[in-house]
Amino acid sequence: MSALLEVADLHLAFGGVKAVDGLSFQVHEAEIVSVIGPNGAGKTSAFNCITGFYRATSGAITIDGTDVTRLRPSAVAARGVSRTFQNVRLFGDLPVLDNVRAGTHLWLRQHVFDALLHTPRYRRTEQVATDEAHRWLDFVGLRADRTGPARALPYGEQRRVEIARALARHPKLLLLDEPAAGLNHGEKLELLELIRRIRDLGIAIVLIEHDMGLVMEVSQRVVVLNFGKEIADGSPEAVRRDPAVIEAYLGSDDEPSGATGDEPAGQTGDEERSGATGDGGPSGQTGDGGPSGLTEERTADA
Ligand SMILES: Nc1ncnc2c1ncn2[C@@H]1O[C@H](COP(=O)(O)OP(=O)(O)OP(=O)(O)O)[C@@H](O)[C@H]1O
Repeated sequence: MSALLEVADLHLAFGGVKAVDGLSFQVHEAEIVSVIGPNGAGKTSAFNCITGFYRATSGAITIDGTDVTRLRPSAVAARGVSRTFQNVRLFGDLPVLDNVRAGTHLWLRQHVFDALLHTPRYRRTEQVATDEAHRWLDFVGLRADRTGPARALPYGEQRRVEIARALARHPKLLLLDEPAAGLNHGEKLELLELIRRIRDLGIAIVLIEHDMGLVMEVSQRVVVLNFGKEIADGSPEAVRRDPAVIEAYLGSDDEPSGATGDEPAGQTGDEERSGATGDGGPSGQTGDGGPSGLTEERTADA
């Protein structure tokens, strides 16, 4: 089966800093692949290249066989790629529902003429957008009021809205950048289940995540970066026992001590770090992914 996403020998340099240094991996339809690595390993930079926010220095990115390496974010999105951000980016003053309705505009075409005259076609299209938004908010399990401003929602609910908006674009590929950051244990379990339900829709998912309990539980494959270089690509079990991965985590300041030698970094008993599953897998670093790092830009106007 040909790959949905193919990243081939991707390089991205900021002056002398090689943020991404020869990354290659593939993602197939309905596959869940995690990209992990210590802080500064190049994970978000790779996401930014794939989604057109950064222009790769060299290498190629293809979606369904189409080269998107030099495309702008809107053109990449139009080819079926949606993403969420490390720091939630919603239109904070807009109602929750409108934030998700905005996601439908990628495929639901409106004509200025119809909008100006409020034609029946315009009203029908608006209704489709509203129905879609409700559908996706139901899908992600939003409990909060949908009519109030997005910024009034608790953080965990804002994350759900962001995922709902990404899904409202009808993506083939969804990139989630640290979706578990700042969530409590119960919310992480719900996220785990949500990620699987998204995959069951046939959508491929690439996940950047520091919570190793979640990563090990949900991923079919794990790609590991360190200083921009890919040091492993394999099953969760293979990766957690890979000496290069263990070395990378042990050598970084990210991980708490407690690595035992057969895991990149062992659990410390800190419940917040134990991830969605608490399976004792390698520990997620908390750093800026922990609850305390979430507050800065809870709702930024995109
Ligand atoms: N816009 C930028 N300008 C200059 N350097 C950058 C920029 N973005 C990232 N970098 C550098 O590129 C490297 C990779 O950063 P990146 O944010 O991609 O890592 P990451 O693995 O996502 O880290 P984290 O887990 O902390 O989010 C780092 O050295 C970082 O300082």
